[in-house]
Amino acid sequence: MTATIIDGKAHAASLRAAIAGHVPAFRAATGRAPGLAVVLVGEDPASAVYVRSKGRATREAGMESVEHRLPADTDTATLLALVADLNADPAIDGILVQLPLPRQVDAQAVLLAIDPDKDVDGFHPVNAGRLATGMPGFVPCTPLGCVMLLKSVHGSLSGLDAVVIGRSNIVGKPMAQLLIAESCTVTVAHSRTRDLPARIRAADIVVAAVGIPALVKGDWIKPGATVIDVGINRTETGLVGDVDFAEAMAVAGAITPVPGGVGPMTIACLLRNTYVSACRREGVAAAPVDTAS
Ligand SMILES: Nc1nc(=O)c2c([nH]1)NC[C@@H]1CN(c3ccc(C(=O)N[C@@H](CCC(=O)O)C(=O)O)cc3)C=[N+]21
Repeated sequence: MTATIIDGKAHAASLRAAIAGHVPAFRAATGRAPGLAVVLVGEDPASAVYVRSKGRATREAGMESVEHRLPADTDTATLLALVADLNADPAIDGILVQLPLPRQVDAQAVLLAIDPDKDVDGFHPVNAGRLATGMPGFVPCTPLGCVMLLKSVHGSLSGLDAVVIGRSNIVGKPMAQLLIAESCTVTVAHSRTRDLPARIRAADIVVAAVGIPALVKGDWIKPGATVIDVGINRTETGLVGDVDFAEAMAVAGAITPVPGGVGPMTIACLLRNTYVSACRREGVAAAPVDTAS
C-alpha cells in the first residue's frame, strides 16, 4: 500500500483564500482591516523566516501586519511595556510574541501579559483552560491545523483511536484536548512512555510532535492509519519530520509531508484566529472558516 500524501500547502492556500474572501465584508462593516502584531526578539534566522512569511500571508489576506523587531538583549520590562501598548491598541486584534525568547526574558510573564482575547497563538493559560473546558477562545494554530487536516481525510473523527507523541503546552496538550473534543480515544505518549511502538501500532491516528528526526518507524504504524508529522528537524540532509517518511509511506493510509504538511497550516490558522478575533472584538458575525473553534 502507498499512503495518500496530505497536501498541507494546498489546504492552507484554500483556507487563506477563504479568509481573504471574508475580509472585505469585515472592512465594509468596521472601516478597518483585522490587525496582527508580531513581536520578534533577536536575530535567530529560522524565526526571522517564519516572521517574514507570517507577515506576507497576513497582507495577502488583506489584513494589517505590524512587526516589532527588538534587539537580542531586550529585557522583560521592555517587552511587557510593548505588550501593554498592543493590548490597548484598538487596531490590533492579534498579538504573537515569537518563541523561543532569549534567556534573560521571563517568557511566562510575557505570555501572561497578553490579553487572552488577542492571544491568537492560544498560549495564554486562560485559553488553555477555555480549550480544556469547551469554552470559546483561541486554539493554538499548529494543533488546530492538524485537526483540519485530519477532518479532510476522515470527515468525522468520532470513536477513532489517536496517539499524540509529545506533551508540550504548544502542541501535544492542546492536540490531545482537540482530539478529545472530536470524540477520539486519546493516548498521550512522551519520553517516559513504555513500549511506544505498541502504543502507536494501536492507533488509527498518529500525531508526532516530539522533535526527534525520523523517530516513528514504518513497522510501528497500523496499516492504513493517518499520520500527522508536526516535526521540523533541521539535519544535514535537510528538513526531516518526526516520522520516517519513506517507511511510513508504505504502511500508512495518509500522511503529511515535511515540508508542505502541518507548517503551512500553522500560518493559515494564525490568519484564521486573527480574523475571528477581529470579528469578536467588533461584534460582527465571523464567516465560518472551518469547523474547530
Ligand atoms: N509564538 C509563536 N507562535 C508560533 O506559531 C511559532 C513560534 N512562536 N515560534 C516558532 C514556531 C514554528 N512555527 C512554524 C510556522 C510555519 C512553518 C512552516 O510554514 N513551515 C514550512 C516551511 C519549512 C521551512 O522551510 O522552514 C513547511 O513546513 O512546509 C514552520 C514553523 C511557528 N511557530
